[in-house]
Amino acid sequence: VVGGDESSLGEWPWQVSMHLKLTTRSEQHACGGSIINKQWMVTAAHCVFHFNKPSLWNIYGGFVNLSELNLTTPFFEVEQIIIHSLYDATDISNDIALLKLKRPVLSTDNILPICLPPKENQLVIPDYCWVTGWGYTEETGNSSNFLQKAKLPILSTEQCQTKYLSKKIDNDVVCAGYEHGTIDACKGDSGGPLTCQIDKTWYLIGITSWGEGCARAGKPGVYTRVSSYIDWIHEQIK
Ligand SMILES: COC(=O)Nc1ccc2c(c1)CCCCCCC[C@H](NC(=O)/C=C/c1cc(Cl)ccc1-n1cnnn1)c1nc-2c(Cl)[nH]1
Repeated sequence: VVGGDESSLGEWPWQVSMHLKLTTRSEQHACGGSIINKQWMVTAAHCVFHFNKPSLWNIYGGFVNLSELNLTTPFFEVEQIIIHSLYDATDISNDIALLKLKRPVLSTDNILPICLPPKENQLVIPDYCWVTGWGYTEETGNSSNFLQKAKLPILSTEQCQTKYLSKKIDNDVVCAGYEHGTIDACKGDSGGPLTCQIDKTWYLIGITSWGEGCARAGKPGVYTRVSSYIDWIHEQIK
């Protein structure tokens, strides 16, 4: 996240870090994700498309400081990876995937699921929502050790289409960002949540997907609109 602030433990208890095992003894944060119930989490399809073997991933939750993780830190193992069958890497459409965890997650103060929104737009999305992640804090920077958070204005589909004239911006995505840029998701945040508080309840409204650069003026972040995939999600996690 560019232009964000440090989060405190328990502020975003659904946020997980997905570590990719590069060798038997080394792994690295690659993507964010969100816990949606005891056995399932949601992330971006592009995170797992080329790495779709469950044993490649270690999932860490319930922490904010990446540097405190070590090879003795407990993690969740992945049993199954379900990539949306219509995911298209060329236009990054249907950028959503579900990961089934091998064992149910024990909820603690720092590990709790995020609510899924109802299908289509039954919820009025507020003007501002929050993006969180351990991604780059500058476009050409590096990952943050501390989980970052940033509040971003939500754009209409029409507004967002005017910012990406060469792309197809439809109702399956939701865009967020200021006209002047400055604050945005960035490399390493993808797969993580865009969450909105509606009537005291937090909902997973978006999944961090793509953008043109990070925090550039007139180039908002593009997030998979979770409410467009609610039927698909419920079908998979039944
Ligand atoms: C310490 O460990 C690390 O630093 N790890 C580590 C750290 C970073 C990365 C990896 C590992 C590779 C993940 C590969 C799969 C994922 C590949 C794509 C992914 N994209 C994003 O996360 C966000 C995109 C994004 C999203 C919005 Cl909403 C707006 C602007 C965006 N950006 C536009 N330009 N940059 N961002 C990415 N993630 C990384 C890169 Cl490098 N690119």
